Amino acid sequence: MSVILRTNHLTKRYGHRTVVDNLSMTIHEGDIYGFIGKNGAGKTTLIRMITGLAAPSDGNLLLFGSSNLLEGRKQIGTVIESPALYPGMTARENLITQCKLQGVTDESQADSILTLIGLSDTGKKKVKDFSLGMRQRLAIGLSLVGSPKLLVLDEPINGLDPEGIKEIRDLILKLNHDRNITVLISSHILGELSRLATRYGIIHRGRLIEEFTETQLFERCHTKDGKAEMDLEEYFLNAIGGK
Ligand SMILES: Nc1ncnc2c1ncn2[C@@H]1O[C@H](COP(=O)(O)OP(=O)(O)OP(=O)(O)O)[C@@H](O)[C@H]1O
Repeated sequence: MSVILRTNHLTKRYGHRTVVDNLSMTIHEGDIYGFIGKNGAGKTTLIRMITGLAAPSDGNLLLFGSSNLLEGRKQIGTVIESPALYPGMTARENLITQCKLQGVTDESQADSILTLIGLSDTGKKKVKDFSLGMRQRLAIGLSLVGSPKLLVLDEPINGLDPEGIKEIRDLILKLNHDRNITVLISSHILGELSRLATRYGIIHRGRLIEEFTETQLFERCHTKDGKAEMDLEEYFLNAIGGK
């Protein structure tokens, strides 16, 4: 299985403060990598370094096995914090604008993405009248322009109601299963994350303290006869020492 992302001793300091500390992580093709940490643990800072929004103070990263990050980042779709949507435009107009911005001349891509994200029936409705869940699906849709191989989602389900969360979950699973898109997702909502992720990384005070697969998580959280003893939330709290 090929390696999509590898960080080597990646470090970010702001002044004297180290907010990402010597962090080495690996994401393989096909993973849905759940990135877990408390507020301020360094998740967004790591994601910003991966996507080129922040420069590392030390260490480096490889994308798709290469140190040519300019090329690699063309194959990454990103949704970080509040997505930048044009509120006065329809979903389709937003997608067409994104195609133009990225130099994608085949506008049929906009229509196929619209169908994929379940917004093809929104017609003339403007984004300002969308629910939060619809906006979030559109934000993911915009990140799909250019057919990325890696999707980086920072807290994509924050503030969504259960229906909105389910729609995002179904979309992520569809993108991963049907389009073979690898996903890095950070979320505080661990119950939800555990329904999606195939691998996990726990970051605490800027350090990656554990990486494990869903199978390992299952084994660690269940007795030999399959009885559940812990969920991801409890596992996470134990891993960071309940702090
Ligand atoms: N530009 C900056 N200048 C100084 N400190 C920063 C900057 N960006 C982030 N930090 C600090 O780095 C630490 C890690 O922040 P980061 O946003 O990466 O955490 P996080 O794990 O994403 O948290 P949250 O879940 O709250 O978003 C925080 O203490 C934050 O205050």
